[in-house]
Amino acid sequence: MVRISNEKMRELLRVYFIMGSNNCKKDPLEVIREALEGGITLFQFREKGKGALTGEKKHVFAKEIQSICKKYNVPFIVNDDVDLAIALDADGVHIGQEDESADRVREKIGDKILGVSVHNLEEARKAIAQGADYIGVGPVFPTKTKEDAKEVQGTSLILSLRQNGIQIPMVGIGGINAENASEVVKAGADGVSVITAISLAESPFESTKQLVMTVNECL
Ligand SMILES: Cc1ncsc1CCOP(=O)(O)O
Ligand SMILES: C=C1C=NC(C)=NC1=N
Ligand SMILES: [Mg+2]
Repeated sequence: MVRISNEKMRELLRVYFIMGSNNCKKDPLEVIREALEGGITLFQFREKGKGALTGEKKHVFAKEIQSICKKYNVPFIVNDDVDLAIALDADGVHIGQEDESADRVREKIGDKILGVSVHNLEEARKAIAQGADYIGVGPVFPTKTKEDAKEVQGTSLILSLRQNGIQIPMVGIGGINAENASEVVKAGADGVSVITAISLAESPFESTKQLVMTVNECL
């Protein structure tokens, strides 16, 4: 296996759905099926916060989602839990600044996809130096989903990272929906990552389709 190319990574980041069992009201597997039908390009299993599954239940749930993603040929990324990602032979891992360092994680996961959350130019440079394949930048807009989210930055950080020569594949995150997604892409992101815009939508299928159309119109 080799490391994913920048071009392929940018394609995967177009509409990046992130979800855990506690982010939705409907049956999580039904929500994920609708999101896949609607055309999400990448999925991240992020089981954390109030009421999140743990241990064997979390492992079994992740495995179920991974097999559904496989049917749609959508790569399956695990947030935070590197051991789970390796145990499931997931397609990659996403880590934040407070998780294990990116270079340690890169050693453990070989050529799998590695995403890193960054909040400034220094963190972006470090993530690149330590072998990240993409960076997650945000929160772009206010969000209720992550209680300890850093301050809202709008699209200014995306703009300034690009202006400072940061070329790595980049996805915006935080309060993104079909109404504001084009702003994020026009600022220089390769795509958008969302939780509630899909997970709590009346129709996750319709909401995903809207996002896909909006993002594709900007590229
Ligand atoms: C995980 C994460 N990191 C920054 S904001 C956020 C939550 C995004 O959730 P939503 O798309 O519901 O605002
Ligand atoms: C915090 C995060 C930032 N960015 C992405 C893509 N995923 C996350 N879990
Ligand atoms: Mg984390």
